[in-house]
Amino acid sequence: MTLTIGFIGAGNMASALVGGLLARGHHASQLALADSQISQLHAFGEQGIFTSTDNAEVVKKADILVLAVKPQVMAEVLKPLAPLVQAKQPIIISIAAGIPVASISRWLGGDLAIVRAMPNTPALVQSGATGLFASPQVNSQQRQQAETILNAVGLTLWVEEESLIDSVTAVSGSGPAYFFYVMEAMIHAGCQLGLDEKTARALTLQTALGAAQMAITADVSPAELRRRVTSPGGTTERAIATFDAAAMKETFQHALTACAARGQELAELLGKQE
Ligand SMILES: NC(=O)C1=CN([C@@H]2O[C@H](COP(=O)(O)OP(=O)(O)OC[C@H]3O[C@@H](n4cnc5c(N)ncnc54)[C@H](O)[C@@H]3O)[C@@H](O)[C@H]2O)C=CC1
Ligand SMILES: O=C(O)[C@@H]1CCC=N1
Repeated sequence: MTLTIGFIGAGNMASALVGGLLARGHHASQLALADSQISQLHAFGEQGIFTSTDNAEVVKKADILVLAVKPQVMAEVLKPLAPLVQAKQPIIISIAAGIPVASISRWLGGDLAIVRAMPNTPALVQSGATGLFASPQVNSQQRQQAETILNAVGLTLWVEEESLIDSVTAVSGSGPAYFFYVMEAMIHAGCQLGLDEKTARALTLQTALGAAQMAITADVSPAELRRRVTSPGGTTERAIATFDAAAMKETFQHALTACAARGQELAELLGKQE
């Protein structure tokens, strides 16, 4: 039996997941999306997917329910859906940053199989990385079903402690933004060194792609790959010394710690709502 996957929230991440599922051969008739903004639903409707501005209509259809709204609206979205969810007992997959399993469970009336997933935007190009955590109610078949959905858009890894989802958020959930930030900085620096914008951008992006492909396929660490670029007394050494003098590694440590802490803060701010 093919299960129907319903999405509450049809924004960036839901679009990425739906795109991946369709590309993997999942049939449009087994998908359903709800969003409060009708404009978010048009493109899905045109592909033959069931859509509704009424979240309850999607809950009624879903064997697996993906929660893809912003953390700030999660409580108000879930509480009215509790009776329907209790009747239907779908597997719940929440992709929201910060919101704990215990809060989702409480808002939905308790005792449900809940998976927390932290994907990232490269899911849009099926190169995502997702960390997953399962509540004790999730059985091995449900675990597999949740994993299959996220596998449609890239790599999946399980963590066995819920607090580690904040660490996953710090590394890979928010991680694409750090790499884009480095790209922005390198393009800007290339332009300052006299390259035109188009050339600086093309060189930067191809270098990022090449470095990522090397790091993924190499049998040595990124640190060793870096050493192999860094000729003693050469040019790279000067750049790395400049990064070290600016305490770049410590800055990354601080940045990722702040990111993970924000996940905990969101849990405390939003997760306690009755
Ligand atoms: N954007 C990212 O890089 C990542 C986001 N996430 C998480 O994914 C979730 C969704 O994020 P995005 O897709 O980026 O946000 P988004 O803003 O693109 O999508 C959220 C959607 O929810 C809809 N919505 C708002 N109120 C609603 C309601 N009451 N009922 C139904 N739909 C409603 C909005 O109209 C919007 O289309 C968030 O909880 C975020 O923490 C997780 C990993 C990465
Ligand atoms: O910035 C955010 O809150 C979301 C979660 C991970 C990436 N974007």
